[in-house]
Amino acid sequence: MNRPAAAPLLAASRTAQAARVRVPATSANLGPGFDACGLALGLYDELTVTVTGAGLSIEVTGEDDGVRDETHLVVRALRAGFAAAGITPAGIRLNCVNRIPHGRGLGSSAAAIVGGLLAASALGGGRPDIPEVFTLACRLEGHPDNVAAALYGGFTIAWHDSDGPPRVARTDPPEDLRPVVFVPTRRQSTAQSRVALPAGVPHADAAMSAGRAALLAMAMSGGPRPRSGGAGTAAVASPGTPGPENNDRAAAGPGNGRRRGDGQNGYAGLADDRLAGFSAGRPAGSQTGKQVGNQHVRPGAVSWRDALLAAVDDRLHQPYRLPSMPETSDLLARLRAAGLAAVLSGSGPTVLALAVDQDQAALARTCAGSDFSVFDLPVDRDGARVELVVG
Ligand SMILES: Nc1ncnc2c1ncn2[C@@H]1O[C@H](COP(=O)(O)OP(=O)(O)OP(=O)(O)O)[C@@H](O)[C@H]1O
Ligand SMILES: N[C@@H](CCO)C(=O)O
Repeated sequence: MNRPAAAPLLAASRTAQAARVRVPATSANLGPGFDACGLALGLYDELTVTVTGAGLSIEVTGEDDGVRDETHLVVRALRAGFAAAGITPAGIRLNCVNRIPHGRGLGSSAAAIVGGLLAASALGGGRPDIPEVFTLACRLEGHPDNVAAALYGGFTIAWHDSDGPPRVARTDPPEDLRPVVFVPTRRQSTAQSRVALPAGVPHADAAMSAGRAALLAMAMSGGPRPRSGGAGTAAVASPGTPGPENNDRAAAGPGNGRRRGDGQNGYAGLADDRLAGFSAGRPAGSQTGKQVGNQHVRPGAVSWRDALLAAVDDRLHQPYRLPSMPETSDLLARLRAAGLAAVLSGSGPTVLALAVDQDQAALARTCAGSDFSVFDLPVDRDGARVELVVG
């Protein structure tokens, strides 16, 4: 991206000296929602970006690829964000606490990009322009699924309207959902994993996957629901708003209780008078969603729990990718045989099991074998957060 010719210099002596960002891990696709669906998970990378007098310094704790120059992904995102804000910092000190494993299918690159852009946007002055961050992040990442979930939290579906900016619909998955991730030691980059995909798929496979993707969206919204519990509606975030315009808080029934994530990860301590906090996924004063219809669960009909197992089956990407990941493929087979909705997480090789309660999560863990590290990760419902540290 070209920097404006007369970009004002952001000096180290500005009142706002640093931005702190926390971004969740994400699992993309969830089976048939290829390049569209994403789920935010409670594992976080944290960045602190400080404007200095000159130069670039990078400190990394945790997952580290050893890059210490302008090619560092967070720095690339920062530069793009500063350019969009029309400013040039005199110098940058970047401190990264990386908890999301790299090249495993848990959205590390999306987290790095969203983190860098949010920090730049906050340091540029004022409230971060979230739709603009989303648009830039999609451009840098190349696809919108991880980025949408990282920015907005919860379960997201992202898309492009022909030439328009990317858009996102988000909802809160059922409270009982218990994601379990199985992370192998070996890496596989998204670029490598996309090479295995065919240019086209048979119409029957596309039709099957479209149906399952629709079922996935319904299941992750907690539907179908009995009339007494009300119906949920997905919220659509439009460009020009800092987050979803509507939220699915209409239903008071099971699975729709709310909690705020603040404080759950030790981050609440940052919220003192010297910090201004923004959360992309949870705009203040959000409106109640409009009901779009109720559905009775009659004998023979499926609940969201039953629907999930069928919903995660797809013929768009997993069948093409799994042959190059035999351990992952075997684990998926074991989990599915045990009745779990298990998928390749993003482009792999991590496996995500969407357990529908604690018992299923415990069952999932018994399937792991010795090739994987297993983590119970709650759904992140808040998305990325940025705090501006004032002098
Ligand atoms: N925090 C970070 N700091 C610097 N570079 C990062 C960071 N996170 C990711 N990267 C870069 O992104 C690469 C991984 O991106 P890739 O898209 O291949 O996998 P992923 O994002 O972990 O998985 P997926 O996109 O399938 O969910 C790393 O090898 C590294 O180059
Ligand atoms: N939708 C992407 C997610 C990984 O970044 C893919 O499957 O390639």
